[in-house]
Amino acid sequence: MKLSFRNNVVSLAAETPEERAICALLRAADCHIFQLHAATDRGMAFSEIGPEEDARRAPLNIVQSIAPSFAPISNLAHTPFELGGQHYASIEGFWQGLKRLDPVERRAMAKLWGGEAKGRGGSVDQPTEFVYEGVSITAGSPEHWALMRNACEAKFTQNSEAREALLATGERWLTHKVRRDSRTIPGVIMADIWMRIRSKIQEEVVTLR
Ligand SMILES: Nc1c(N[C@@H]2O[C@H](COP(=O)(O)O)[C@@H](O)[C@H]2O)[nH]c(=O)[nH]c1=O
Repeated sequence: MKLSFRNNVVSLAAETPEERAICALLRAADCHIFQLHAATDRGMAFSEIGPEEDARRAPLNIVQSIAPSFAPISNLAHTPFELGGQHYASIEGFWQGLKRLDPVERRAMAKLWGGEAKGRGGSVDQPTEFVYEGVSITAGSPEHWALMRNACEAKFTQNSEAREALLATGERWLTHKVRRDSRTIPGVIMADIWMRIRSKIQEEVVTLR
């Protein structure tokens, strides 16, 4: 193995078949971040931290188009759950249904997910006041956000795929930055809901061990 250090770059060149085999294995970690351990002048070791984005702990923007492993966290994802004895195909179906005052229309929205839920929901404005389970709620109020939090809690408690995806975000900061921020559930509120639920689930996982 040839070793050099120039312009802040450590270079290692394989010389034997065994060293070439190790290099071939390391191709899977191309562009990953490694930590250097060089306590002596006899040699060194590099321990893998992970892919650059994870290692730098870059915030994760949770939207439908995120990497598939995190996509179940998105409100648009098909993540069936129940709340108040009603079945919902997605958070978006729940949220957009709140814009419909007619119970039949609200139930129809509950069956939707993805672009269809968002698109059909976006075609009507959120009424300033609406009724949910007999309680009058002001649009965009903390009570309205609490409904989103309850629905997300139900989703992440009942849907294991969504829960695993949320736990896989580890300690990374979550954001919800979209082209046009919602007037009733701003992205910062949405991201806060996900991070609070994540902390709660992480604590539950620790106490179960
Ligand atoms: N625009 C957008 C999402 N917006 C979603 O729309 C909902 C708020 O809608 P509204 O009440 O009409 O303002 C809320 O669930 C939010 O997550 N989601 C995504 O994954 N990707 C996007 O590009």
